[in-house]
Amino acid sequence: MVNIPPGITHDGPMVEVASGGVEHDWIKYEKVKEYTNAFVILNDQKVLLGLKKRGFGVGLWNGFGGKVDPGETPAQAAVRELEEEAGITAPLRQCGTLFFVENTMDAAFNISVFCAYEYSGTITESDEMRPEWFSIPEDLLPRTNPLTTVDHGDNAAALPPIPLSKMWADDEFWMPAMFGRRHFVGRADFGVDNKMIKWWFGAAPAATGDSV
Ligand SMILES: COc1nc(N)nc2c1ncn2[C@H]1C[C@H](O)[C@@H](COP(=O)(O)OP(=O)(O)OP(=O)(O)O)O1
Repeated sequence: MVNIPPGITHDGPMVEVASGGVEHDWIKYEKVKEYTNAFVILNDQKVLLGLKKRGFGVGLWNGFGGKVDPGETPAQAAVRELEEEAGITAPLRQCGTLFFVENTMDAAFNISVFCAYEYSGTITESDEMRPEWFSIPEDLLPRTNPLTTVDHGDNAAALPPIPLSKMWADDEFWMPAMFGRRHFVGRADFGVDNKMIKWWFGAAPAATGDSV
């Protein structure tokens, strides 16, 4: 029986991939604000991240995204934010949903996460984000994924690995599902100093033979 936290909805089968902070209750929230976060992943070997240069999450590496504007769908907002922040367009598809509650904020973040496996345009630094490619370490990939062993000639191995120590603490829990192309959902509650105090992440079951 999967004990899915309040704030999360999903369709289809889901297995728990990580949870913690059982001694705390889920934080109550008044409102929910809609956000997006988009990742471009090439050959299942490298991912484009941006260093946040200002505002919420400054100094952390993340996907590209922000608030969903009035009248926009999350998919439209994801395309707009990727273009504004990294200068590129991509055929984004929703690959997960994350729900975050901070004890200092009145509204929870509902983040529609989008992925694309190709892009067009020239990657360009913006006022908000400095884009850079990172290699996806093997321990964040399913071992049986045939693409992970193929050399596509783009030298992903020479790139720095994803800088998890300079990213939001939740990322390490749901990123393996994203890189394994499994739909994921999750919630994390944050206390002081952006520390996670309670969390739960789930993903669609791995294909038979996958290791994560
Ligand atoms: C709390 O944990 C989080 N983890 C991760 N991985 N990502 C998060 C977390 N909290 C927020 N985010 C994402 C969601 C968005 O993609 C950005 C925040 O968006 P921002 O505040 O920059 O929104 P904008 O509309 O771009 O802001 P401006 O009004 O400054 O343009 O972080």
